[in-house]
Amino acid sequence: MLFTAPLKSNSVRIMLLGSGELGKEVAIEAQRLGIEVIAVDRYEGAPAHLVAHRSHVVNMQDTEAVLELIRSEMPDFILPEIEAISIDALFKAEAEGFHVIPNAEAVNKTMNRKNIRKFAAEELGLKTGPYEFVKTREELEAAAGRLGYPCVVKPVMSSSGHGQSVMKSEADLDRSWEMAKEARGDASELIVEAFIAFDYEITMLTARNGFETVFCEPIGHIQRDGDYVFSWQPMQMSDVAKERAQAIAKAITDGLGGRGIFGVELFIQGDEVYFSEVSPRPHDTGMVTLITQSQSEFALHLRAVLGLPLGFTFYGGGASAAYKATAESFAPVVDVDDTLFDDNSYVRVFGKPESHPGRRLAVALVYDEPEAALAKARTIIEKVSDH
Ligand SMILES: Nc1ncnc2c1ncn2[C@@H]1O[C@H](COP(=O)(O)OP(=O)(O)OP(=O)(O)O)[C@@H](O)[C@H]1O
Ligand SMILES: NCC(=O)N[C@@H]1O[C@H](COP(=O)([O-])[O-])[C@@H](O)[C@H]1O
Ligand SMILES: [Mg+2]
Repeated sequence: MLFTAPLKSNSVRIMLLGSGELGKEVAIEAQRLGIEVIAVDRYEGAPAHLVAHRSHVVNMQDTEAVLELIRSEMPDFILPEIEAISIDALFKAEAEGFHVIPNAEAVNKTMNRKNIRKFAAEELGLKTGPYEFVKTREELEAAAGRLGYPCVVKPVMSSSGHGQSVMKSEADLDRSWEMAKEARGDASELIVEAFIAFDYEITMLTARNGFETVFCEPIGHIQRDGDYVFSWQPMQMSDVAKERAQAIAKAITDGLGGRGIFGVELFIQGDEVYFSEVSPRPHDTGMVTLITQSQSEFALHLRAVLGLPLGFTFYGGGASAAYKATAESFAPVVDVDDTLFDDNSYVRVFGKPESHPGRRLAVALVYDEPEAALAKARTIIEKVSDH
């Protein structure tokens, strides 16, 4: 379905598989277009559940349960929002004629580090750092010996840094092995990557709707323990590095195909650009676009899904800072000091029904030149609290 004719909003139904903070913003954009939203996640009261027409709780790894839900709701578009979804359910749904965004094979490739790394580096010939895959503690030690220290260890399926660690020397082997094995996701195999001492890293948000591809201004970000804490836009890059970054983003998104927005993660060293990984959906570092663009990454995702034009205005610099829980709670309260409300900044609280230390609960957004915006976003986050 490609909308070359007027969009009949009320007759479109989307199903979000995963209903976190990113899905919540997609749901709100869909609501604005009059689209029916079905939000699905593994727990009740997930952020997108709060703003959907209907919500469901299901074990997302249970093929039959996910398929049954798809068949009963009959969505026009299925939008995976997390990585840990039964891929068999998506393949089967696609075979039955359902439209998976961007497509089931792209989801399959990107949910698994082995698939996407092999596709990017070995099939498309994109530049990445050296890497190996291991299944045992002995193979890990041997691979690290060949790649050299420091190196980075990650389960083949994980996100937000879960199970990820940097090994500085052989002394870290046991700790990294245990950390990877204990993570949620699929740790039956691990990727070991040479540590890239990048100057900075970016997300190149890339949207494709079937007849055009657009890039957002590069988003610089800082990660702690493999999880995003700050992002800003635009990241200043040399013309050469920016062109290379866009070329890689175009190649990987064309390679994956389908419609939607993608978060292409890249490491930059001088003018060299290394492909790291890609999300076939909005990216957490891209929350900054809520304040910097006329069409945020969430609005662009939806437009791309619907086959609508992808034009947007970049208003100018901005930054985001993630607020992470400090407490364990079954009804977390996020306190946002009233002095934090001003002309060019705000805090968005996701409404997660449970917190544990380190879980992302809110984001601060600031519109200003990137450096000033980042400094302010940091200050805001320091003044937010939870209990
Ligand atoms: N080979 C590497 N060299 C240097 N830093 C790395 C390397 N791999 C990962 N990192 C750092 O760890 C961060 C998280 O890594 P990665 O994106 O692979 O994990 P993730 O769990 O998939 O994260 P997310 O789901 O949030 O995107 C990167 O953004 C980067 O800061
Ligand atoms: N890096 C991926 C990412 O940011 N994903 C976002 O976090 C949610 C899970 O949060 P939770 O772990 O707090 O449930 C996901 O549903 C998605 O919105
Ligand atoms: Mg990442």
